[in-house]
Amino acid sequence: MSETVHLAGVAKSYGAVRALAGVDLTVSPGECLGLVGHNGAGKSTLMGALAGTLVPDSGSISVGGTDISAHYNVAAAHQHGIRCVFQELSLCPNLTVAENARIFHRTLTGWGWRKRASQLIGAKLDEIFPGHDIAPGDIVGDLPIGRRQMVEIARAFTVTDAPLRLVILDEPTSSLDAVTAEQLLTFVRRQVAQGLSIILISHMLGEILGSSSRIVVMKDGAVVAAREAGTFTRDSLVAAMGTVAEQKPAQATPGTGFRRAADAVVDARPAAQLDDRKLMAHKGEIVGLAGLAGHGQTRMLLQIFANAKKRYTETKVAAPVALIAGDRQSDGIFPLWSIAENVTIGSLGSMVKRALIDQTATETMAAAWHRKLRIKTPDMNHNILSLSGGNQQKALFARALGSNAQIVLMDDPMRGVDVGTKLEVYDLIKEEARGGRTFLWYTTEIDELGNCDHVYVFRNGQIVDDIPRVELTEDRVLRASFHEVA
Ligand SMILES: Nc1ncnc2c1ncn2[C@@H]1O[C@H](COP(=O)(O)OP(=O)(O)OP(=O)(O)O)[C@@H](O)[C@H]1O
Repeated sequence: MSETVHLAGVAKSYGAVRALAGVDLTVSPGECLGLVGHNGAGKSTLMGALAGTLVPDSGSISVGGTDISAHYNVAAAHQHGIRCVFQELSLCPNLTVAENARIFHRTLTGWGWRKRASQLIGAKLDEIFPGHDIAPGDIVGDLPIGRRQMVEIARAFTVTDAPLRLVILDEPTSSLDAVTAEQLLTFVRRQVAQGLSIILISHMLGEILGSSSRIVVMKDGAVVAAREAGTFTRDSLVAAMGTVAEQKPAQATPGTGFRRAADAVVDARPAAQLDDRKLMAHKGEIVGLAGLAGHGQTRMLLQIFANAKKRYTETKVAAPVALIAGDRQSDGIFPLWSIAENVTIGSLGSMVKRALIDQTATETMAAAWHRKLRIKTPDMNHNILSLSGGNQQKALFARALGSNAQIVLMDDPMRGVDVGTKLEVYDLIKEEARGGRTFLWYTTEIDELGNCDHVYVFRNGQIVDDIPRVELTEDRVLRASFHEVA
């Protein structure tokens, strides 16, 4: 079978950072290529070269055997049927879903374009995510991140004049709940069976092993393994990635036993709650917020955040709070600032010396977190956008954990973080909880709930189940998410 796309000797450096060290990659028709590697391994950079969003220092690209490297850019990629769904979404927030589809297809012009764009994107959303509740007229900026990710994915698969050969999905399920993620992976498998090529980048190794035909492993800007997917196990994949941490069984901090409201540091009732259920968290507890994406978990965290330090509200929040945003693009990072500034901004209050910010203290803090979370950068004074997606997320963790907050709210914070780092962060969270910090942790990854002492399942803005650690099972969480609990 002739190749769909072939990259040869692609190299890219950013100053002293060698992001790609001359990479070769071939994708064939009807192949789902799983691409894995630690944060900063070079996956997104390689995909940028393939999608025409960045110009490599050297190397070539050919499609169907023809070298098309000269003047290669996004428009050329589109014409050759190469599409990419990046980690940082590219939709225009002030436009509707249909208008965003229109921007993607320049030929959708003339009389009735809005109706045609609506039909195009609506039909694709129906095909990939049956039962979704996104309307073509919805303003993208009003949609929660999971829905925006669904729109971006659906748009990449829409076809008008140009062909569709290869779709690159960079962490496509990072903001999707388990059910929606499975809808996407089922669609991917169907498309591949019909001859489309897909490159799937994910830190969820189960997804990679379950959906890829072949797996390519990258490390430090180079391909270190490339084999049929069936020849890998989870362990051999982790070993090939060279990730440092070993998989340990989830172990929570000792539960607090009695969950009395009087001792709670957080005691909050969702605004939409119809019965008298409440979310409670005690000192040193890790409390999970679960359920399908967009069912009120983020709203709950924001309600708690907004009520911190207020004395006379129904929502009790008895200690300083920090929030780790899951939507780092719009709520998390300060894009014009350095990594060090992004990390230390939550702690500046404790670093003031004679009315000035103590430069040495901020540098020391930034350096400590650089080491502790192994943020992949030669210099913490570089701009935050120079970091890979997963490393930006680590910087947000550092900001919250380095602050004096005793209650840490985490809004699906592990988006794009690699397996090795995740396990280290889990340990860090547990260590901090043992030291008396309280964590409220919304996660779309059911496995992560195993780290929690107590889990609240949300549906339609309300708490529908309240599960102590000893009773926690995946089945119970899923049942509650679909309201099959008594
Ligand atoms: N614009 C940039 N300026 C400077 N360095 C950059 C830039 N973009 C990427 N890099 C560096 O290139 C390296 C590869 O980054 P890349 O985003 O390709 O990694 P990745 O494998 O996609 O990681 P992740 O899993 O975290 O998304 C990293 O060390 C990153 O810091």
